[in-house]
Amino acid sequence: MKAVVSLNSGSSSIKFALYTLGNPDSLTLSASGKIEKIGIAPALRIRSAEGEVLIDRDWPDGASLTHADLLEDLFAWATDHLGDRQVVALGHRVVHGGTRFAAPQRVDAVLLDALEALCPLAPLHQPHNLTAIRAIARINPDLPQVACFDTAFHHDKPMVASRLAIPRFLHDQGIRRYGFHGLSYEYIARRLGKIDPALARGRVIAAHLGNGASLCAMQSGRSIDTTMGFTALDGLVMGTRCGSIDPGVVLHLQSQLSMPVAEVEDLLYRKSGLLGVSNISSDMRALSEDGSVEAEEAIDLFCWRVAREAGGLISSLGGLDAFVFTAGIGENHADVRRRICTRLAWAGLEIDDDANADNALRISRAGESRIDVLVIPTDEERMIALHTLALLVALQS
Ligand SMILES: Nc1ncnc2c1ncn2[C@@H]1O[C@H](COP(=O)(O)OP(=O)(O)O)[C@@H](O)[C@H]1O
Ligand SMILES: CC(=O)OP(=O)(O)O
Ligand SMILES: [Mg+2]
Repeated sequence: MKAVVSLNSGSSSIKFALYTLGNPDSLTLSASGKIEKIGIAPALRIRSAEGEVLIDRDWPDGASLTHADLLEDLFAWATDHLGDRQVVALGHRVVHGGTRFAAPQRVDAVLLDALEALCPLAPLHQPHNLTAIRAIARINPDLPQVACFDTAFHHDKPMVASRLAIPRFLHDQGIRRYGFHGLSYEYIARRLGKIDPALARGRVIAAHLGNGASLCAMQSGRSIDTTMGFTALDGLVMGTRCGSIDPGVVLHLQSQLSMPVAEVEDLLYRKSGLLGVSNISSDMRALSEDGSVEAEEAIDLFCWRVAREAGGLISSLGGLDAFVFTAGIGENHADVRRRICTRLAWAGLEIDDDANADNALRISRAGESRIDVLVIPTDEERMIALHTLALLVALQS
């Protein structure tokens, strides 16, 4: 039996999924898992498609274990677990595809060099994405690997949503608004198309609220605007990222506070957002449980900024038909969803408190809310596997 593996390498985690290939080219989940807390005390958990825990392992003293070390362990497990399954391809989420890569690509040395050049534009993600590709190539050099880009879904959005108001020659050099979380939004667009085809053809805002967070305005399932821009630092308040900020602040940090560039990068990418405002944690659940004034201020700012940016996207769409919550916070945090919807009541969002508390698929008040509000769990891994398989089939035919 043939199998495809998806890898989604983040700054402190690696998510993965193993799918078996059926006929004609259908993908059935066999196992999925996550290595968390890389760099602190890594923990690996793998579950079967039925939810049975297959591996639950942690390394309390494993702060020095790298992504590559842990991938070797993961591969060793996979080799034992595969039985008669043969992995025919491995797909990766690669956060930045730049101007050139608007579709998944088979990995080779030339592609790796081009993607390496984009590392400064996604310092929390791109280096780890490429580390994973190289680690797998070392373990199994003959296995086809496919890079699936977070930027690709936004590639064809209108020029007005892509241009920054800076001199034209910089746009021509690639300094423009790209947008990210594209694999997640593509999955949501497909799911919504199955759940409610008429709604999917309309004007939809999808809110990917996780450790990284962004909004995407979709018209007929295509991205027409999004809150992230040149980098995944733009837009909403995130776990440790500041989101949109007056560029004058960056100039001030450098010129008046004499902060070196590396320190500014560290401040804006790793020490800001929920963590910076609360001075407690980057984790929304931890902030909700904390109850301090600082934690409350961070949560309030997060929700205010989601609502404020959503207002802008409603303008880009010329109205709104549906609002979809997804990712760690969007799928699970009823109070954050309630706060955001309350702030967007002017736009016609009214939610049912019981449905919201249950993380139900449809949380808007039936017959009363002008806008449908849904909670749809995202699945970037499945999207990666679908792209990987499609590219493989295309290359073979
Ligand atoms: N059950 C839950 N209830 C509330 N918040 C949650 C829950 N599960 C995860 N979260 C929040 O989701 C965020 C992580 O989102 P996730 O999409 O997993 O991030 P990543 O970008 O690392 O994949 C954290 O802020 C976490 O607190
Ligand atoms: C692009 C991005 O922010 O990704 P993540 O949510 O995985 O941090
Ligand atoms: Mg994420």
